[in-house]
Amino acid sequence: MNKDNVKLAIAPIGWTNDDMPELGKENTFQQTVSEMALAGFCGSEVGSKYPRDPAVLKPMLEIRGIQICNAWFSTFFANGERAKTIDEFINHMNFLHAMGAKVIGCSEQSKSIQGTSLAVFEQKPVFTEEEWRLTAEGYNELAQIAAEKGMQVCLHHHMGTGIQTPDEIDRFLALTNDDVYLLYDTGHLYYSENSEQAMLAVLEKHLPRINHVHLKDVRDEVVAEVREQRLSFLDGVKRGTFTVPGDGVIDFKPVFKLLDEAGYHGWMVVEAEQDPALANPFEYAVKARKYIRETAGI
Ligand SMILES: O=C1C[C@@H](O)[C@H](O)[C@@H](O)C1=O
Ligand SMILES: [Co+2]
Repeated sequence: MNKDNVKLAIAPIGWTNDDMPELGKENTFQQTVSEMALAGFCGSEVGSKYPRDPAVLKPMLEIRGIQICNAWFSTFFANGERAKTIDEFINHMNFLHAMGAKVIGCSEQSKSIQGTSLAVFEQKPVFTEEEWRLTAEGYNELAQIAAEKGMQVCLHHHMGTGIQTPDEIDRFLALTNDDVYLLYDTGHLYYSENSEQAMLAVLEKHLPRINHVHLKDVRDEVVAEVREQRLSFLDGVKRGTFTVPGDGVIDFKPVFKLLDEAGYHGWMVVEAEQDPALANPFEYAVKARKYIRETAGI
């Protein structure tokens, strides 16, 4: 890949899992960002242990050569919570802007079951026509607000949400304006469809609308258990659904090739939530960095 176009980050979720903060509660903010830098990454998303004051956070990252590229934001448009979502979005955007980030990765969390004990495959929400309309209108508005700051909004398709499958991604992108982007997460698409082909087809189809990438690998045998035993998303994570690129079932070479050929400019973020007691986050960060150097040439 062209290293002038692409920067590599890693998400703190491998050190402390904000969806289940008991996983990795012993790992401090300073250890996390120091290990990211030591493993060879120059960017990070924002975790719950990060100081929220840019004046405090910036120097602590700069000294380690780490930039903030994004932070998760939950939207609730389909539930009708437009005003509250927009209010909170503006605070979140201002923080990211002060940190120098260019994208804001959002997830439509109305009716989401990702944080519940419900079976992730059987009980995911399906949006009604009205819920789709509210969601699309909301994201069009977020994109306009972000543009005033020179920033872009992207939607993180996610297991257990109303925007999970390739059809749902197609529908979201068809209903929204071209300045609403997609956060492409390899792990969530592979998991949803149990297919590398389907995962790649979404990438190929929507390349011009993709402005942020999460590199997440999957352990097939754990996904099979989740399916057969009707497990929740979080139970799957605890059993090891996800791992770093190069350690699971996904071949990332075609992912890198498609992005490179399309002239993708932006961040690729290694994101592999697993139990840090079982998968040492520093060791796995080093493993991911080595795999990317060998397969993407960056
Ligand atoms: O981008 C992400 C953020 C996490 O909180 C989420 O649950 C994870 O799976 C993910 O892809
Ligand atoms: Co992700």
